[in-house]
This record gives sequence, C-alpha cells and structure tokens, in this order.
Amino acid sequence: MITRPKPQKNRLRRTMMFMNAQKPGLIKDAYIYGSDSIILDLEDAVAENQKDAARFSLYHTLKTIDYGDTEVIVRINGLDTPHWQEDIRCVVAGGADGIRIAKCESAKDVKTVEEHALAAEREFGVEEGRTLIMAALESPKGIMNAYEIVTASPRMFGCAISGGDFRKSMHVQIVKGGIEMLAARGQMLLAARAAGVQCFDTMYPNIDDMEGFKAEVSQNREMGFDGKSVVNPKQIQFVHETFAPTKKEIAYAEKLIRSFNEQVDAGVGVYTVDGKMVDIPFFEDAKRILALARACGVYDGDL
Ligand SMILES: CC(C)(COP(=O)(O)OP(=O)(O)OC[C@H]1O[C@@H](n2cnc3c(N)ncnc32)[C@H](O)[C@@H]1OP(=O)(O)O)[C@@H](O)C(=O)NCCC(=O)NCCSC(=O)C[C@@](O)(CC(=O)O)C(=O)O
Ligand SMILES: [Mg+2]
Repeated sequence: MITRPKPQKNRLRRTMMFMNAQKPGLIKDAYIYGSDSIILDLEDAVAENQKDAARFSLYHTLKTIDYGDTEVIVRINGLDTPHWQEDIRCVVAGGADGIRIAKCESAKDVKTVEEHALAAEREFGVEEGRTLIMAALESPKGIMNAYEIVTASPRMFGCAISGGDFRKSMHVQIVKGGIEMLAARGQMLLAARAAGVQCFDTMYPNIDDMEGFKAEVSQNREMGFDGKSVVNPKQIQFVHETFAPTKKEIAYAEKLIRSFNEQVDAGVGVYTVDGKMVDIPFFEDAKRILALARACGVYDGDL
C-alpha cells in the first residue's frame, strides 16, 4: 500500500498533466515523464457509462502506484452531476494529494467540496485538512467569481483556466496570439495573485502543433502564470525550460542582490545595476527569481 507524503500548497507546478483515470496504459508509469503534477481525470476524459469503472481504477492506482515526488491531483466531476460525492470519497480514501474542481463557478462550490473532503477524511481516518483543492475556471461566471473562489478555503492552492469549455462558452476558437482569452487570463491572474495562490494556464489541445504550443507557453510566462495544464508528455520539456529563469536572469538577480546588500549597508535605497534602476521591489523580485531557479534545478548558488 502506498502512503504519500503530506501535500504542499506551494510546491513547484510548472506542468500538470491530464490522463484518463481509467486507462492503465497512461497511468501506470506517468511519473517517468517528469511533469510536476499529474491529474487523474474522472471527468470529461471518462465516458458517462464508465464513471464507476474509472473510480475503481483510480482507487487501485492511488493505492498501488508509487508516483514519488510527482504530485497526484484528481479531477472530479462537476457539482451538477451525480458523480462528484463518490469521486471525493474515492480521492480521499485513496490518499491523493488534491482535488481539481471541474467547472467551478462560486465560493459555494469550493465550500461544498471542502465539506465533503472533510467528511471523507473523518470517514477514512485521513488527517483533517490534508486534501488540497484547486479550482478549474471554465466559464465566464467562473472567471467573474475568480477572487471569491480562490479565497473560499484554506485548502485552496491555485486555479486554472480551462480553454476548451471557456472558448465554447464565449463562442470563440483558439486564436494565434491568444486575444480570445486575454481578458479572462488576466482577470484570473489578478485574482490568484491578490489571494496569494498559484495560477495555471489551460492545456493546448493541438498536440502536433508544437509551434503554436510554444508561442502559447511563452506568452503564459510573460503574463506571469506559474504553470500550465498539459495533455501529452511531449509538451512537458518546453514548459519546464520556459518557466525556469534563464542564465542571464539568474546572473542579474545575483548581481542585484549582492550589490543591494552593500548599498543598503551604505545607506543607499535606489541606484542602478547594469544601467537599470533598482530599489526594494527589484531586490525582492530577484530573490523570487533565485528561489524559482533553485526549485527548477538550474541554480545552486549561495544566495
Ligand atoms: C491525446 C492523447 C489521446 C494522444 O495519445 P497518443 O497515444 O496518440 O499520444 P502519443 O504521443 O503517441 O503517446 C506517446 C506515449 O505517451 C503516453 N501518453 C500520451 N499521453 C499521455 C498522458 N496524458 N499521460 C500519460 N501518458 C501519456 C502514451 O501512452 C504513449 O506511451 P507508450 O505507448 O508507452 O509509448 C493522449 O495524449 C491523452 O490521452 N492525453 C490526455 C487527454 C485527456 O485526459 N483529456 C482530458 C483533459 S483536458 C479537458 O478535459 C479539457 C479541459 O477541461 C481542460 C482543463 O480543464 O484545463 C478544458 O475545458 O479545456
Ligand atoms: Mg473542461
């Protein structure tokens, strides 16, 4: 029987890879691809008449496969279906790290899932509060309510926009440059940062279009996302490379931090590094960059 370590709210989540919880060929060794998280899906990847079978498969997967450091999240069915309550019992009994609420639209949705997770933790003797929650925002209503959603529970670690359902609701298709989701992505990012939780972009469904995928990932990083949902192992490496600070960013951050400490000791608050003005927020951001670089395995310096 597998017992997983205590889930961490603030861990690295550059990639969260979806897979059908019922497909042994996908789930048996999913950790080998190196995504930071896997999402075992009980929702749209599973046909309606296979929901019980998928749950059965999920439970045995959670109990028998050692995913090691790879985080294990389960996407439960929407709260407007007859499946979600049993999904939550199965997630908690199996000892998954967290729940992804599909099509989350309100703080009430989050609180409902939280209540049922707590009841399941009591039922199965799992530490209370252990099971984390994230919200998938898949509709205009979900985006409009993003802040109340991400602040609804202490278990909440982040939110993700879901392009398939969201574009359907907005009557748009994927557009090169992402203008069709720009406002929604921005609104969700603001809500997540205001709440201090992580924020993830949607999956890119055209798995053979690596050029379009790379353009989207690059934009995700420029916008400030923490990571991205992915649907195929070949999408992982580029996301990890893109979200890791570059050598140039690391070198500049080190230089900034070292010089800032000296300047502060000398009573200086604002000055320039390589021709760029810096003061306290630049110093704090440089520390964030080095911490991210360390977590990504591209920095082992002493700062
Ligand atoms: C697309 C395809 C069928 C292609 O299969 P293919 O076999 O042609 O792929 P290949 O590249 O040939 O695979 C090479 C090797 O990798 C293995 N392999 C492939 N994919 C793997 C994987 N995901 N996990 C582990 N292993 C994997 C494979 O088994 C093989 O292993 P091996 O045979 O040993 O060589 C497959 O990828 C897949 O099923 N993806 C996940 C799809 C899914 O779950 N969708 C639902 C969630 S999204 C949604 O619902 C929308 C959303 O809700 C999203 C939101 O909320 O954000 C919204 O609204 O937007
Ligand atoms: Mg969806």
